[in-house]
Amino acid sequence: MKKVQVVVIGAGVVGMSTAVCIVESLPSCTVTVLAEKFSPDTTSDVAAGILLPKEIQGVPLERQRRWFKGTFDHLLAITESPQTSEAGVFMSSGYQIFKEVPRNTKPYWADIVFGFRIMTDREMKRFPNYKFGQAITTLKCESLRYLPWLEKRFTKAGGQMKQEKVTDLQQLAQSYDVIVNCSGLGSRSLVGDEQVYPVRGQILKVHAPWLKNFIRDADGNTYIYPGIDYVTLGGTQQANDWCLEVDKDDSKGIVERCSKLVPALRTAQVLGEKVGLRPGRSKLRLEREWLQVQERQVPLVHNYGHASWGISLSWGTALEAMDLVRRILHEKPPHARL
Ligand SMILES: Cc1cc2nc3c(=O)[nH]c(=O)nc-3n(C[C@H](O)[C@H](O)[C@H](O)COP(=O)(O)OP(=O)(O)OC[C@H]3O[C@@H](n4cnc5c(N)ncnc54)[C@H](O)[C@@H]3O)c2cc1C
Ligand SMILES: O=C([O-])CC(=O)C(=O)O
Repeated sequence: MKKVQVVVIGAGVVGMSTAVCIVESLPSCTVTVLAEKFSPDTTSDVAAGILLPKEIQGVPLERQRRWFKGTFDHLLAITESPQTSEAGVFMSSGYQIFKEVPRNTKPYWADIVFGFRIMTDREMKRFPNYKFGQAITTLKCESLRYLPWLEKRFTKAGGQMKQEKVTDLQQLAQSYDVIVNCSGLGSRSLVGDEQVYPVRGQILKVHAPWLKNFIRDADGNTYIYPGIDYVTLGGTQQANDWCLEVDKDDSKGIVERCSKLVPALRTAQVLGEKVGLRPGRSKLRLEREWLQVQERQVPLVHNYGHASWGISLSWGTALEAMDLVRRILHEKPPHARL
């Protein structure tokens, strides 16, 4: 039987996760990933990779829980397998600290991570400028290892990858039956979605192998994440800033803020500086529509706009996107090119 030709646009963590879910779960499909950039050149490669999402307003909590739990469980299974080192996924414990007591002290993901608890007064004494804190054991997924690992898993399952910038979906629809859009910030021009905007983030990689626990200021502007080869220090959240150059003042500010939390970081050797543009959107877009291409209705599934939580929600949203494709296949045989 003729296979259904599916194309996934984008090879960041969202595109590669979605492509793997489709190729492994829907044997009637042939899957191609088309992307302008692959690892190590995507935004996903810049991410610290901590699994610590924030509530997205306007999206039902049950759906957000599914996205996060789907990702957590998938990555947790990797840590329990021999693949953990190659995939760059491991457990990470630390603190999220707040300058003011938040309205909701127990986030929706509190029972999905391990050992969530409110920090004790004694622990809080280490952070005199903060009023409240959460102790958390979660996962960290380093894209510089994880994306090549996903690419390998994808091609092993029969998937194909091609480097190409897509500019015209109508033209793409001539060659494919189903289009899955995981182009992140690229969706702004690709599908004309002006709700997607860049949120610039800069980080430093430093040598501090003695540091084992993460610390995150809940405002998202200061974080310290120990990793496999380096410690990530961040960050910045500059909305509508398209600049991919490293800004020396941003780096200075990051070191300043992080060394207020851990003074020894002031003299830590800097191994690198990176900038990424997060695909900001008030709500991430995960839905399908039909593209009218002459006489045909071509199914188009969108999975983009993950903002600061693309790693945290990657597998859960990929599973839902795969399910949308599955349903499309049941409703209409796309190879009939209706
Ligand atoms: C400094 C920083 C730290 C972060 N830390 C974390 C963290 O700790 N935890 C977390 O969960 N998240 C974190 N994030 C957020 C995370 O990086 C993003 O949410 C995630 O990378 C989005 O993934 P994506 O696949 O949608 O986009 P991207 O990684 O940007 O991938 C988009 C893909 O689409 C392709 N593309 C775009 N347009 C086109 C086109 N027209 N044609 C062909 N291909 C196209 C691109 O080339 C690329 O392959 C961080 C982000 C930054 C910047
Ligand atoms: O906020 C964090 O802890 C890391 C992150 O997701 C980002 O910088 O986007």
